[in-house]
Amino acid sequence: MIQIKNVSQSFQKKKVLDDVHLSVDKYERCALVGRNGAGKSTLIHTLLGLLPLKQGTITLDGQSNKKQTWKKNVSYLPEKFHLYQNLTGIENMQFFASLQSKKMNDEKIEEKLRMVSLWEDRSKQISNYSKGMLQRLGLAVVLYFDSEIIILDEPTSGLDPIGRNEILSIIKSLTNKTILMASHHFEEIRKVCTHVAYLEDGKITKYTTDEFLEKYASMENFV
Ligand SMILES: Nc1ncnc2c1ncn2[C@@H]1O[C@H](COP(=O)(O)OP(=O)(O)OP(=O)(O)O)[C@@H](O)[C@H]1O
Repeated sequence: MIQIKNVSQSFQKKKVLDDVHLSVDKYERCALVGRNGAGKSTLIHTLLGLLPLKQGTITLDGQSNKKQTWKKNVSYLPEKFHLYQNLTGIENMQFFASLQSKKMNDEKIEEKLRMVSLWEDRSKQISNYSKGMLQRLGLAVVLYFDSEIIILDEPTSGLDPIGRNEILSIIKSLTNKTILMASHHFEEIRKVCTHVAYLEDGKITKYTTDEFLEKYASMENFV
């Protein structure tokens, strides 16, 4: 589903990604793990075409990320994203749905809001939402697009344990999606990820979650 081959990326003279290889197969939920500054966001931005790809190849669902057509197969939730504070939850969903198509799908909006447990709160202005609710609304917007590949950048960042568990349960339920998710938390990797891509010194090593936790069990978190 996601194939990254020989990808390097530098800023000025600093090499952040050094001949990186990673493949994430269909329906895997792969954590992208590494210390602060290891290059997780750089890899995600390169994958999404937000940074120019100077060396290597990236294919998403068989299509080069240089082509425009791959975009419909991929949804991305950045660590920090913008929603409209003066609108309600459902109005935000309707706004983003209208960007995809003029004819929005009201049933799908309801389905996704129910999926993230925000249907009852859909008519509240989101300036009154908690951080966890905002994060779930962001996830609902991403899910509305129905892409096969979902890329999440630290989706539980700044949430309390309850908020984190709510997000993790939703991600875990996405068994028909291929997910790459930057994470700093062993607990969330254990709970939801099938595999781990460990980024260190510009290189990636891929493990199954069990292999990874066994190897790095003595470390608490990558913070
Ligand atoms: N636009 C840029 N210009 C110059 N240097 C950059 C740029 N973006 C990232 N870097 C550098 O590249 C390195 C990797 O940064 P990146 O944000 O990808 O790491 P990260 O693993 O996502 O970190 P974190 O866990 O803190 O989010 C860092 O040393 C960072 O300072």
